[in-house]
Amino acid sequence: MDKAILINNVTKKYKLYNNTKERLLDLITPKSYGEDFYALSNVSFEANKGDVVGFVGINGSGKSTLSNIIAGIVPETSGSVKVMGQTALIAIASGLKEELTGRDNIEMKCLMLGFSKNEIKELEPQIIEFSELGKFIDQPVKSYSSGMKSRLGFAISVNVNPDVIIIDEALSVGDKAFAEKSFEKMNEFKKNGKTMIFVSHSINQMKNFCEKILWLEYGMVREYGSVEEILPKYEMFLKKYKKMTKVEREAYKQEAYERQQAILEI
Ligand SMILES: Nc1ncnc2c1ncn2[C@@H]1O[C@H](COP(=O)(O)OP(=O)(O)OP(=O)(O)O)[C@@H](O)[C@H]1O
Repeated sequence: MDKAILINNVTKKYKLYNNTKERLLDLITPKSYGEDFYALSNVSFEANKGDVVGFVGINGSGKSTLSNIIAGIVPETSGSVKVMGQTALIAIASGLKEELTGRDNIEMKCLMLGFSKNEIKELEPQIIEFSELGKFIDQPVKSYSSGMKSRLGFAISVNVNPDVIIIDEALSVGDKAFAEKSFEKMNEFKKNGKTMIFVSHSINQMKNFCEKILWLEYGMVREYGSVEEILPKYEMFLKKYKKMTKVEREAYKQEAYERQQAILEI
């Protein structure tokens, strides 16, 4: 099987500051201020070409951080990340320039992906049509609603024919009709053997669309395997988690952070 994504021991460390003064002082004397926070700790997983992998996990478990690292938007602190081919990330805030119009954003993104001016001219009408933005395509993106931004991001990404497509919650803000159209396009990609990563809190979408599930918990891999194996376990966990009191959730988190510390010390 050809590998499409190889993630080996990836860690992402952020610094958390108590106030702006600390943040500024840390720029002058690095390492003196702020507390280390690990959004990802030694995450490893592989996906084959054509796999459709869903990332699940409660809020803050590291799904977007890992998606952004795979897309090359956020650098990893340590570990190795290999992605074969061109990646397209579709997220609610996926690098659109707010001051530029929708049309200028299309051009900019396509240029960044290496398309020539002539190729962009050919692609542009189909991107605009897919986005259904009408006259708004010539308005600055800052005037768009989050659903409109998501439409534009989606329309660009799916029409530039990437090898690896990452969809991070982008379908949660659009309307139902656009989401359905987007799913059709994603199914077409699936049939054509594209590798896809799908981040969503909707268990049904995961069930219908993904083949494998990566379950993240406080920045660590809890489980990775087939949808049939992992999703029922995750659903059971969610039921239990929802019933936990605030104190129980805090204790659960604390226990996870202790495990994280142990992993990081190895
Ligand atoms: N730039 C940053 N600086 C500090 N901490 C960050 C930064 N970006 C993300 N984090 C933290 O990293 C952790 C993982 O965040 P991430 O957005 O990857 O989680 P998620 O699983 O996608 O969450 P959600 O389901 O809420 O979208 C969170 O605790 C978040 O606060």
